[in-house]
Amino acid sequence: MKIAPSILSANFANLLEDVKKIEKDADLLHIDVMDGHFVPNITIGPVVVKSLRKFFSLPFDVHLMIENPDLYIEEFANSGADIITVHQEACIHLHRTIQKIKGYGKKAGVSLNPATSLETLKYILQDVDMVLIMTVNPGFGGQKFIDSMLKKIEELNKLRETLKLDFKIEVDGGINIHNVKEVVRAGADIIVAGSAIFDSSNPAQTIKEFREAIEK
Ligand SMILES: O=C(CO)[C@@H](O)[C@H](O)COP(=O)(O)O
Ligand SMILES: [Fe+2]
Repeated sequence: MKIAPSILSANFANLLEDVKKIEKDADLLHIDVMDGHFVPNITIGPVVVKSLRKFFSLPFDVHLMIENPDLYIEEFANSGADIITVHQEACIHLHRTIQKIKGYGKKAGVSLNPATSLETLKYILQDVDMVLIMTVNPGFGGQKFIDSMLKKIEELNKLRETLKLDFKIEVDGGINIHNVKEVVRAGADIIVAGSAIFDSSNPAQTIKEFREAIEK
């Protein structure tokens, strides 16, 4: 089980210091890229990813919440991303987009908004390294976990077993030390947490508490 703090809830004016706080305890760094079109918010682009890459060696998990992701995959790949995840809802030629990410030697993920069915991934599951289940509507940190998504995670986990596939299941949105155990029990391998970690007084300690809550 891996923990990926989301820098969306970090202080963007103090990003370097905020990431240093979690560097040793995090497994991945989750970077939310938003374009103001696919989601009603604008965050960061490849320039920031490249700048962070100079200071940190932990894997960068780049979550693209943008329209036309194909246009930017090369730039994000060259900026130091390790995993690039696109939204199913943003890709007209999803298979081609996934192959493009892999073509740069990166791990390829696909994400689903809460209202999008697992059925939409039926013909792509064998090609992806990761499926990212959104448990809030993407765009903002600090939203409430949508409980009905637990069933979706369970179903995806079962599907993975049935099909004998080995993609990872990442879950993102509204996760905290109180609900993380349920999310892991449902089948999550990677937990994204933004506000629960960066809004806490001691982000590194909060990651440890996440791990304790899961093991309990
Ligand atoms: O992709 C997103 C939001 O669209 C996430 O990665 C958020 O950054 C998670 O924040 P919390 O819900 O954990 O505060
Ligand atoms: Fe995210």
